[in-house]
Amino acid sequence: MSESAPLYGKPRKVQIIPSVLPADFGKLGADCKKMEDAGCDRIQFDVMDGNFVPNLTFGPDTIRWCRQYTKLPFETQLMVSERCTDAMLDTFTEVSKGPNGEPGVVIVHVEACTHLHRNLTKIRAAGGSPSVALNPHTPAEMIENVLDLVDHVLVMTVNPGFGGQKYIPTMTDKVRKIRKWIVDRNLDVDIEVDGGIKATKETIGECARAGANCFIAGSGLFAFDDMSEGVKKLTAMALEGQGVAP
Ligand SMILES: O=C(CO)[C@@H](O)[C@H](O)COP(=O)(O)O
Repeated sequence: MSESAPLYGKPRKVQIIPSVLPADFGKLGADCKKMEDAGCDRIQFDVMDGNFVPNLTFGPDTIRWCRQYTKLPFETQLMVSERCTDAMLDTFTEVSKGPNGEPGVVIVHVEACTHLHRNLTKIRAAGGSPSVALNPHTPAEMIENVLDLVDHVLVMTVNPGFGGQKYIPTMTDKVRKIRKWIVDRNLDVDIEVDGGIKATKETIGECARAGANCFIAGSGLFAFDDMSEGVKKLTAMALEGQGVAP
């Protein structure tokens, strides 16, 4: 396999973000504290409604209750129908805020937003940090015209709904394409990847080389008995992918 192209533009800060999917939902608060102690950068709450994806997780109150257990920033990924996205955007923006009201990351799916531009503007106006996610089949071009409205783009590297799936390697080129747009337009936007991210060259390494700098890991992080070890390994592989000496 030919070596992939090196990172385009300057490397952005590597961030390791655990997904709560593999956590023990019976003691989610304690697990949030564990993620903080392990040195994670923020926590991703995977909100699923059994409609947009074939799984059902939790609503805004679960996120609200977790706030008292950790000072880490929150990131809420809305894998929910368009109706739920529109009806609950302000609520999820509120519960995703930091301990002192700092903006939390709120991720809407382009596939669930007829009025994507309006929803992203609404998140910012409500004090959130807007982000947009694309499912694997969705072309990058679907979000090209809102890059100036977001702080992050989330490229799903599995089909959303479940943890423990295999990374889809064709997503690496989608990351590379979005990264070129961001650099060429001099935008301050992170690229996140989510799904099948492990401490391997083939997943986090290739994604970092293509331009991702925020890595959502569920099973790939919870597999470590010592989560801080997992954070270190994932970070080291990402820096290697960026071509940055650890
Ligand atoms: O968001 C989803 C699926 O919807 C998952 O990708 C989890 O967020 C991460 O799971 P792993 O693939 O890391 O186990």
